Amino acid sequence: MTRPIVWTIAGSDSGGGAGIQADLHTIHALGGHGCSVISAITAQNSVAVSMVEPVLMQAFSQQLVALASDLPAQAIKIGLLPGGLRAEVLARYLREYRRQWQPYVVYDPVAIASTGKAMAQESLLPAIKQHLLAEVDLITPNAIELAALSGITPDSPANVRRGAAALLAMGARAVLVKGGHFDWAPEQAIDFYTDGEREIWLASARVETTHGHGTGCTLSSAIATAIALDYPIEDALVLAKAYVTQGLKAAQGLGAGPGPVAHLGWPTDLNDFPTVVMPGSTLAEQLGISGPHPKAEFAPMDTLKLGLYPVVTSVSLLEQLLDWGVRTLQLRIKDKTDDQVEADIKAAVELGQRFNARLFINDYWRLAIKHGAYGVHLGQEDIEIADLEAIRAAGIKLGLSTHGYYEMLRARELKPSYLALGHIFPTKTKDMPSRPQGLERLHRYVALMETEFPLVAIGGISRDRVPLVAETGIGSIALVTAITESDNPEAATRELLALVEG
Ligand SMILES: Cc1ncc(COP(=O)(O)OP(=O)(O)O)c(N)n1
Ligand SMILES: Cc1ncsc1CCOP(=O)(O)O
Ligand SMILES: [Mg+2]
Repeated sequence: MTRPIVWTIAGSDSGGGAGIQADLHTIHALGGHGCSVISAITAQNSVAVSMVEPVLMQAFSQQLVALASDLPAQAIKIGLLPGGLRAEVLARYLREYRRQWQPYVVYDPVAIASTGKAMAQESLLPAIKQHLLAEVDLITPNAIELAALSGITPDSPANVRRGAAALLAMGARAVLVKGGHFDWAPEQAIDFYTDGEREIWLASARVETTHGHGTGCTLSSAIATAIALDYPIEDALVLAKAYVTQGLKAAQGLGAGPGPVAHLGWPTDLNDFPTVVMPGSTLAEQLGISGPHPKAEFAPMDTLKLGLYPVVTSVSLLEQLLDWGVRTLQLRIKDKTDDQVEADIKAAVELGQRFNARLFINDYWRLAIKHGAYGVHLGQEDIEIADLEAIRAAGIKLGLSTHGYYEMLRARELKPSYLALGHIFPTKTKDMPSRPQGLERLHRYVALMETEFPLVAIGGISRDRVPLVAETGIGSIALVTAITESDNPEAATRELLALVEG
């Protein structure tokens, strides 16, 4: 894949830890090509900012014009703008770009340096509200910036929500409030995202270091780069937070003051990824997040490698598959009433028991409980509506569908029996709302989670793709048409069994 283009429109940090310099390190480390539009030159080191000099308006505009004509960006990160005039001019350019090539725009509203020095003129604040907010997709204020913009001090979770809502009311499309500085959560770095429809709270244990120069710049340019790489926003948020956490853990002092966040490449350690706050934890209670939740972990699987995993619509095919040696399978009947499917589910459960197989029932969790099924497979939307505690209390195993980093981390909090990752390739079997993940992402997911849960890859996995998928190290491959549309389902199944489990 060629590197997607990401612009950073920000100030130069002569100390190399923040601003344009941090942004370009981040964009490159995560696989983007960084282009820069310098808004101001700062003279600073690790101890103090001694000067902020806006670049000439013409130089500012000409950088934008030069890039737009040849290197249009998939995503744009905006950092320090030294005053209102440049914010207004930039808003005009962005309006044009949004018409022409729709870049995703992240704005980190830098106004005060971590040393306490004001970085921008007073004219910036009204220009942000009047002109810039309408042109950005995501604004990422810290506590101080949120208070300055919204007039609400985020001194409690409720006020974090209120401050973010105030920015949405001013025209922001989405807000990420960064909790590096929340007094009410001293042990955690908590971020809050909302687009007005959904709320996401992400928590990481605070890294004990004085070397955190450039964290805000790094976070926002990591989000922009992940978006440019075609990750959805919720995945971009968790990836960016993991990138910053890994960088904080490795940060070193270089001058006499706080050193820069380290830039180490794609995050691969699960310990660096944030927790998605879900109902049931102490933190969730503190944040005012409530709702039903499983009281403990689901029954674990007997192995991390579930092998070949056919997903079928008929009990007769289930029986044949069991005869041919398959031991992990699923009955997936769609769009019928409980009455219409009950007999099939009962028969499938009995067959699974007779063959001592791992037989999962898709969707119909009430009937699965009623008939003592081995396992249930549920999708993301079911997490909100199914009685997960009833499934767990019945001792039934739970498999959950996921479609990327965020959903994997969210599902992890529910401690299911396995995680399915999909869809890997385009599939005709089901209309998918998300895009295919591809093998590179699958590799990354497996490396991240393979010791935590059994993992299952699904979606568009034809016979010929099985060896490529197996090479990622995934322990199970689920498929439909590779068997059901084969001329000889028995031969296909036996060959697939040998390829996946042999
Ligand atoms: C093994 C496996 N993985 C994913 C799915 C998809 O489940 P879900 O998201 O609930 O979608 P439907 O199958 O209900 O359309 C699955 N069934 N099995
Ligand atoms: C049920 C389901 N969930 C995600 S992809 C998919 C269908 C997989 O079918 P196929 O193996 O024919 O692509
Ligand atoms: Mg389902």
